[in-house]
Amino acid sequence: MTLDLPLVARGKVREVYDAGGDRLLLVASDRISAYDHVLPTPIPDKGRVLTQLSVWWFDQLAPVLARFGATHHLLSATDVPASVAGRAMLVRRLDMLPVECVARGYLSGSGTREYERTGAIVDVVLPPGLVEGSQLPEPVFTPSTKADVGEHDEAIDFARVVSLVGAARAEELRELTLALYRRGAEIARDAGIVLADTKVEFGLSGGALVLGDEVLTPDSSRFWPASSWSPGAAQPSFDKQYVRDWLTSSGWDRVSPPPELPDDVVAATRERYVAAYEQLTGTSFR
Ligand SMILES: CCOC(=O)Cn1cc(-c2ncnc(N)c2C#N)cn1
Repeated sequence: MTLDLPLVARGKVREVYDAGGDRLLLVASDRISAYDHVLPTPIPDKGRVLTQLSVWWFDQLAPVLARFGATHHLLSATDVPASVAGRAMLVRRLDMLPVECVARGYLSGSGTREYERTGAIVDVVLPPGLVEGSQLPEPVFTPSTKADVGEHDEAIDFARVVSLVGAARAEELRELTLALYRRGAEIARDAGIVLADTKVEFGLSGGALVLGDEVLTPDSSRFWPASSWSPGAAQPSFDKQYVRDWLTSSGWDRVSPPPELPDDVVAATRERYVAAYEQLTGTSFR
């Protein structure tokens, strides 16, 4: 699929195009990444499901944004080219802030390793006795800087956020990110999903704070099935566990190009994305 729009940015699983008139087109592909590799086999409808989920979250979170005098960048998810119908968002072009705003309600992944070394995640000190998968006493703000394509984001402390955006804006980013996470986690929990953590991005438009990017999707967040939550080991991913388990069983070395996924793993993974959408929104994915 080629859009006759100028490409602004290409990520592992998404592209950003210039839609003209201070608008951008965010296009979600059906690509899936695992173990830091983009897999060769697409997951049918993944782009559409995650786009429609973002659209739903923007609506659910609008009241939280309003409490902070903020808005979001979504203009339309229907006024998009037919070739990307359902998996593209027309958004306002923002002056993006150079901070990946991460909120964590649970300890996992790189956070756990750092906690085990230092008792903290960067400058956020945590209580003793936590293990992989533990719920934190309170959600915490653990920002990072945007890495170049293919690189890992670098975790930064709050002082660095202040140096990047100023003290007042830094405080606003922390409080708003935590408020969005709390509301998302509450809605997800009612749907049987643990929202372990999430990454949101903000920009400015006319000096006002605007929520950008995708929001609270399984690509920007860790979704765990609440029914299997059990601190003390890596938690199963709501959406990627079939892929991870098959890749591990395939003997793939995680360095060479990843193998194609078998049809049954593709189908089961597609069903997990649809299930996440239907459980969260309470509506059927079409
Ligand atoms: C290919 C993946 O890269 C990204 O999505 C990161 N990115 C965000 C922008 C952006 N720039 C201005 N205004 C916006 N509303 C947005 C948004 N969202 C560009 N790249």
